[in-house]
Amino acid sequence: MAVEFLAKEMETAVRVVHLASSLCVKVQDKLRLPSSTNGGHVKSKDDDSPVTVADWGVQAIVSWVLAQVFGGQNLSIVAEEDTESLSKAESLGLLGAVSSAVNEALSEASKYGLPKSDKPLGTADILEAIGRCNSVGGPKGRHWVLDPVDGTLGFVRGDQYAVALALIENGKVLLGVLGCPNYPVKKEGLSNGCNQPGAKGCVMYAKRGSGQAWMQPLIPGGYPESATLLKVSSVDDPVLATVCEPVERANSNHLFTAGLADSMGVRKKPMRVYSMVKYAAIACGDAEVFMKFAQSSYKEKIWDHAAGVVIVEEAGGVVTDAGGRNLDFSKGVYLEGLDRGIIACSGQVLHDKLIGAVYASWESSSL
Ligand SMILES: Nc1ncnc2c1ncn2[C@@H]1O[C@H](COP(=O)(O)OS(=O)(=O)O)[C@@H](OP(=O)(O)O)[C@H]1O
Ligand SMILES: [Mg+2]
Ligand SMILES: [Mg+2]
Ligand SMILES: [Mg+2]
Repeated sequence: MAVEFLAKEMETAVRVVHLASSLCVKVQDKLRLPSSTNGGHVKSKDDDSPVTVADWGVQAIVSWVLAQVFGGQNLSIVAEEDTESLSKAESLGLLGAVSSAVNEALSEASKYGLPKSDKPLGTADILEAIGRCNSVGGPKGRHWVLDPVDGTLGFVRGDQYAVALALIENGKVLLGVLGCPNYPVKKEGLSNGCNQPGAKGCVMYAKRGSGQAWMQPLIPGGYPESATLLKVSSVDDPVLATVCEPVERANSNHLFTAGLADSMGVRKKPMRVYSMVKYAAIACGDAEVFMKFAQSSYKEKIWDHAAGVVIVEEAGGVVTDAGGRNLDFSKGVYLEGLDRGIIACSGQVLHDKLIGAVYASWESSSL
């Protein structure tokens, strides 16, 4: 019997995102405790953006599991975090917290059908696993792409965030998995005895060319047995469309996107959501448009988009830059050549209208 293309990669990626999401849920719960006990969990990076035990912990656990399953030799992982601040002498307490979170999660790995460690990982193993993710990707070969916690600001604020893992081969995104632990799961998405009211948390995934995107509920302490097909919204009238965009003004020009939305005929207020959960909202039909127009000096990174793009496209949506071109994942860490911004729509009709609005607004602004 022929083995399905990428079956092992897909299965491992989905399972490890479930496990990583469980780590995030525990760390986010701890962040809610009084500051005296959680002070060590949030740090500031050089660009003032936050990084937490969960960001490092997820990167360590995904890297460790991928190395166990696929071998560490030729494994290329492009990921957001590094070990620089974590390896400093004064970070011993922080490294200890990362190590505890990773070992606590790994002790449950077999419940997710993943390899577990014979003994707890030491801090050297953890640093090695995080540090291994230093690939810069590129046009040739296979590269795993990981954003361990996307929307760290949302994460520390107790709000939306995502664990995002994708596989790129020869510059094309072959598969994507998004863990969205705080995303509310609709009734029809609930199965496996997980249909309590108000249940939240899911994992979405898709394989390039399959024409299908899937969603599973996150269930505490294990792996769900079934998945539900995702489909983008069929709404193509801008009056009925919901636009989502980044929460932070620093990350996207809210004034500009409001102008675009207005000129294409959108009437509803924008839905502002942290992280790649915006792609998830498009893929499952909760919103019709996602726009992100960062400052022109900012270069978008591949780990902030790869998983979301393939999931939206396989669920029936369209994702391009503001010039209508596909995003280019072949140039290394950055989405080089990106034309102004990112646009994801549930269908071609809305997408054409939005591209038209961008064109018109650019024309008039340069008059
Ligand atoms: N200046 C600037 N401009 C644009 N984008 C930036 C900028 N700085 C950071 N980032 C990246 O934005 C990621 C979060 O994007 P979001 O769309 O979730 O934005 S927001 O948090 O809702 O405002 C965020 O991802 P994480 O670091 O994984 O949280 C960053 O990669
Ligand atoms: Mg990110
Ligand atoms: Mg991140
Ligand atoms: Mg970050």
